[in-house]
Amino acid sequence: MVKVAIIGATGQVGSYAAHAISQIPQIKEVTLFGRDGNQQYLEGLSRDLVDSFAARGTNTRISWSCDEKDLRGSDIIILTSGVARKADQSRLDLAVENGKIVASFAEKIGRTASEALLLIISNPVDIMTAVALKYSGLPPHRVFGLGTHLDSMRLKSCIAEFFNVHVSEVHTRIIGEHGDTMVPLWSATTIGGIQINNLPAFSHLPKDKIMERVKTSGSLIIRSKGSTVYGPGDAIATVVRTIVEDEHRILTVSAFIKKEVHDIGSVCIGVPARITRGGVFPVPIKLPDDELEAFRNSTETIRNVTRQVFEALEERE
Ligand SMILES: NC(=O)C1=CN([C@@H]2O[C@H](COP(=O)(O)OP(=O)(O)OC[C@H]3O[C@@H](n4cnc5c(N)ncnc54)[C@H](O)[C@@H]3O)[C@@H](O)[C@H]2O)C=CC1
Ligand SMILES: O=C([O-])CC(=O)C(=O)O
Repeated sequence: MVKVAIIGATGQVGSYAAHAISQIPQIKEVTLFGRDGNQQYLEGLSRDLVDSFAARGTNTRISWSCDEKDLRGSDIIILTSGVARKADQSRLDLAVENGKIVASFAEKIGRTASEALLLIISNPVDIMTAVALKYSGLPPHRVFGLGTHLDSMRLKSCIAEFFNVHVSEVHTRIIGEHGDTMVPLWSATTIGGIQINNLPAFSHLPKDKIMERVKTSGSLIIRSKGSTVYGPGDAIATVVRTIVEDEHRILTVSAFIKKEVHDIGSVCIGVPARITRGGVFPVPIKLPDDELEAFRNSTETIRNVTRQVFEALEERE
C-alpha cells in the first residue's frame, strides 16, 4: 500500500489533487503538508476530505502536518507549493521566486524522504523539476514534473471534438516546455489507430487555432475563475495511478534527458517517458525535422532560464 504526501496542500491544485488521488485504491494514506501557520486550514481541509470519503465509500486515511519529519516514509511526494501566475504573466515569470521555494522543499525531501518519487507541479514546471533534482540529490529517474501531460490532454480533447470521436480514440502528445514553445507531435497523433494525416479531414483541422487554444488554456482559465484546478488535479491523479499500479504507460512528463531525443540532453523538459513504480524513464525517440527543430528551440528556452535560476539560487547560498 502506498503513502503519498502533498506539499502545498492548502493551495487550489494541492487540495483538489488530494481529493483526486484518494480515489486510487492502492493509496493507503495521503498526508497534507502546509506551511507553519496553516494548521487550522489543514485541519479543516482534512475533515472536509474525510466527509467526502465517507460519502464515496473511500478508505484512504488523511493526515496533515507542517513538520518535515512527517515526510519520512512517503512513497510519492507531490510538490505544488509556489506562487501562481496572474493571467497576463508567463509561467517563466515565476521562475526565480518559485525556484527558492522548490529548492528549500527539495533539500528537506533529500534529508527526510530520499527513497520517494518526487512529482513537481509548481511552475515553471520544467525548470522547477531541474531545481528539485539538483537540490534534493535524488536520482533523475525519481524526480519528474507534470510537464506537458496536461497540454497533451488539452490537445487530445480539441482533436476529439473536431473529429467527433471519443477522447480515448485519440492518441497525441505535446513535448517540450509547459509554456509558449511547446511542440505538438502531429507525427505521433492517431485517431482510432490511424495516423492523423491519413484521414481526409486532417487537411481541414485548424491546427494553429487549436494550438493557440491549448497554449492559452491556462491563462484563460486563470482570467475567468482564478486558477486551473480540475485539469491539473486529475492529470496528477493519472500520473500517480500509473506509478502505483506500475502500469508502464508512456506519459509526457518533464524528465531529465541525456540523449533520448536525438543528441539533445542535460535538461529537464516534457518528453514521452515510461512511468513505473520504480520511477520515470524517457523513451528514446526520433522526430521529423520540423518537430525536432521546434523541440531544440524549446529546450534552449528552458536551458537558459534554468541557468539563470541556478545562478540566482547560488547567490542565495
Ligand atoms: N504544472 C502544471 O500543469 C500546473 C502548475 N500549477 C502551478 O502550481 C502552483 C500552485 O498553484 P495553485 O495551487 O493554483 O496556487 P495557490 O496559490 O492556490 O497555492 C499555492 C500553495 O503554495 C504555498 N506557498 C506559496 N508561497 C509559499 C512559500 N513562500 N513557501 C511555502 N509555500 C508557499 C501556499 O501555502 C499554497 O499551499 C503554481 O506555481 C502554479 O503555477 C498550477 C496548475 C497546473
Ligand atoms: O497556466 C497556469 O499557470 C497553470 C498551468 O500551468 C496550467 O493549467 O497549465
